[in-house]
Amino acid sequence: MLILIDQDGVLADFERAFHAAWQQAGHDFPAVALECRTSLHVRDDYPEALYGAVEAIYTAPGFYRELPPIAGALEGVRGLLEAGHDVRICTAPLNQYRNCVTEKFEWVERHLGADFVDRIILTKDKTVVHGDILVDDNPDIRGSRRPDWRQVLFDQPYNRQLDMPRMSWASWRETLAG
Ligand SMILES: O=c1ccn([C@@H]2O[C@H](COP(=O)(O)O)[C@@H](O)[C@H]2O)c(=O)[nH]1
Ligand SMILES: [Mg+2]
Repeated sequence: MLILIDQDGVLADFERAFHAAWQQAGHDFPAVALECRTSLHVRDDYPEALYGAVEAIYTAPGFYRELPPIAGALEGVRGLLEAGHDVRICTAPLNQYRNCVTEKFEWVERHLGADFVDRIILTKDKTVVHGDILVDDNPDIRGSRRPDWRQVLFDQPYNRQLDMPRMSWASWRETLAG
């Protein structure tokens, strides 16, 4: 199978890094606990007056480069390749792309190796990308086409209210390799 894997929230731990950076910045408004997050976009869980401060964290140089891998993600990706699947990273850049784009590539090179950079598909419209499965934490992927992949939702606190086929890296074999 051709398996498309989202980067942030599936491979790279955007949530944990944002939480740590927000605490480090010493804002009066406390960091929203990871288990209490309700929305894909972190800014939606903070007061509107703090949008700028939220965005300043994830647009800062080094934020994307230094994201920690999600537990089990790197082993899971290698396992999918070993099982004979064609794995591509299918990721959307921020519109404030200046640090994000380069650093997404750096992240892949650092954690999955230089050869894996060939497997990056950077797009704002995942519906135009061909694949059998898309693993993504976003439960509402929009685009210009009817996609030919089926989505498996990557389990995150902010998408738990939805009844959709889902996986975590602890259960990828049962969900994807069968
Ligand atoms: O709160 C957020 C904001 C962004 N991301 C990740 O950034 C890029 C771009 O997202 P857009 O929705 O196209 O602005 C994408 O990789 C998101 O996963 C995020 O994870 N959380
Ligand atoms: Mg994501």
